[in-house]
Amino acid sequence: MQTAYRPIRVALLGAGSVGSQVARLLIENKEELAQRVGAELELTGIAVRNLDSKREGNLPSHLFTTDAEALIESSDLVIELMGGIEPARSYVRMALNSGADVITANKALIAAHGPELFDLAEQLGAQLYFEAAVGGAIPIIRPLRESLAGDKVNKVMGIVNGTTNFILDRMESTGASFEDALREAQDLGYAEADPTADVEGFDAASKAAILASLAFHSEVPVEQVYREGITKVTALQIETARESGYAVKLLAICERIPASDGQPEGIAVRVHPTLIPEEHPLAAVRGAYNAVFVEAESAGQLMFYGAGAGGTQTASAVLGDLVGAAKRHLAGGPGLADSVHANLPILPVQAVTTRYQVTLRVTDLPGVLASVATVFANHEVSVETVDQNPAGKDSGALLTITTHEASERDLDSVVADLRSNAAVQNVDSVIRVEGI
Ligand SMILES: NC(=O)C1=CN([C@@H]2O[C@H](COP(=O)(O)OP(=O)(O)OC[C@H]3O[C@@H](n4cnc5c(N)ncnc54)[C@H](O)[C@@H]3O)[C@@H](O)[C@H]2O)C=CC1
Ligand SMILES: N[C@@H](CC=O)C(=O)O
Ligand code: NA
Repeated sequence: MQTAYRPIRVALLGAGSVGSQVARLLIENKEELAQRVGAELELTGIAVRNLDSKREGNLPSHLFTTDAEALIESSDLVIELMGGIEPARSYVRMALNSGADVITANKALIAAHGPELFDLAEQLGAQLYFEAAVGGAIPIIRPLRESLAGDKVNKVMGIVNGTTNFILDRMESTGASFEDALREAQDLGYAEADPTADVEGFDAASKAAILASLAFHSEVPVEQVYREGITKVTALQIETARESGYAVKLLAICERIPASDGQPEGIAVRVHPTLIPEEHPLAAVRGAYNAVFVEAESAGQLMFYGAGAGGTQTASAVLGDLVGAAKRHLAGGPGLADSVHANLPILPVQAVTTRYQVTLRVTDLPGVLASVATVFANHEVSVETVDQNPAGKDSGALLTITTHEASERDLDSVVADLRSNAAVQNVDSVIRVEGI
């Protein structure tokens, strides 16, 4: 296709699950993309660690190089899909310094070094795009940054890690073991290079930090995100949850906490396994799908749903950013600046109020139920339901207690007292409940 502009030189860093699909789509859809942008997008090279590695697809071998720096220096736009902090951070800085706009899917990098990279981009009049960093293919970054820029967001809650959702879903629906389900997620290209990032909740915490920062116009250091992964979730917990009408999901919850008791308004950001009622839309999010709920003052409730992981799906978000960056490259303009003016304090998880399900083994004797109920009452935690079952092959009874809303602080005190109560053999599980 003949266009008025010279081709825009695009460098790709990384050719794994996402990078290989971005390269394929850039090559296969070259004509159509040129029509949309108004100039050809020329994939000038793909930086990889090892030229001899086996790769997906049939990408032309002449594109591969191990010299990422030379590739960056000779490009107009740079797509970073290597993952990890270094050398990704140095390469992104190098690209911005060389005048290129950068597109990345790297949530770990944006969550840990976003402020530094956005500042650098702003000083240089460059742009850093990261739609693929949260929710894979789902448009969520742009809606928060642009569509909701005139509204006041109060809560963002969702499933933002495909691998863990896939594992929990497989464990629940097919009875697969944690290890087998994880292996399957890795084979499908959903998991991070080190899957600890997924299963211990680090990936979701990075995404939560990014979402909270955009939603509340505040800097949210990822270290201040409360985080629990899914490695301690047992098959028994999943079964108990299902029997009481819940699904177990790893949720990221970012919320505005109103000022109270002399404490100023702040935000709390947390990632942890959560019980969701079966009829709640989040309970129906299966496999590697993600969904994000946004509650805004004027817009009300919004829900964003789609493929949260996968090479081709994530490549869609990368290419969307690429087309935007290429248009800006041709037309110029300031682009979007990072907005952290509200600077709300990040509150500890103890400031959060939610509901809980506590499962404990107790001695099956008269008065035990009353004694357990007294522990909850002593800390003003109101009990909603109590379910009692025989404790299987062990002696005693299994109590499943669901509370009304209580503060994290009070619930901690309840659990400490339960642990020292003579009638309580063990507190098997404490899990938060949302979505009621
Ligand atoms: N896989 C997915 O579903 C999604 C991934 N992402 C993000 O996209 C990025 C890429 O993810 P994947 O493609 O899954 O990872 P991957 O591990 O499949 O691919 C990364 C590629 O980068 C290459 N690489 C790493 N260090 C390099 C270096 N120093 N020089 C040159 N090449 C290097 C690796 O050899 C590998 O081929 C990550 O930041 C990830 O968090 C985001 C959304 C979804
Ligand atoms: N490993 C991540 C990939 C997408 O961000 C996930 O499983 O969600
Ligand atoms: Na996205």
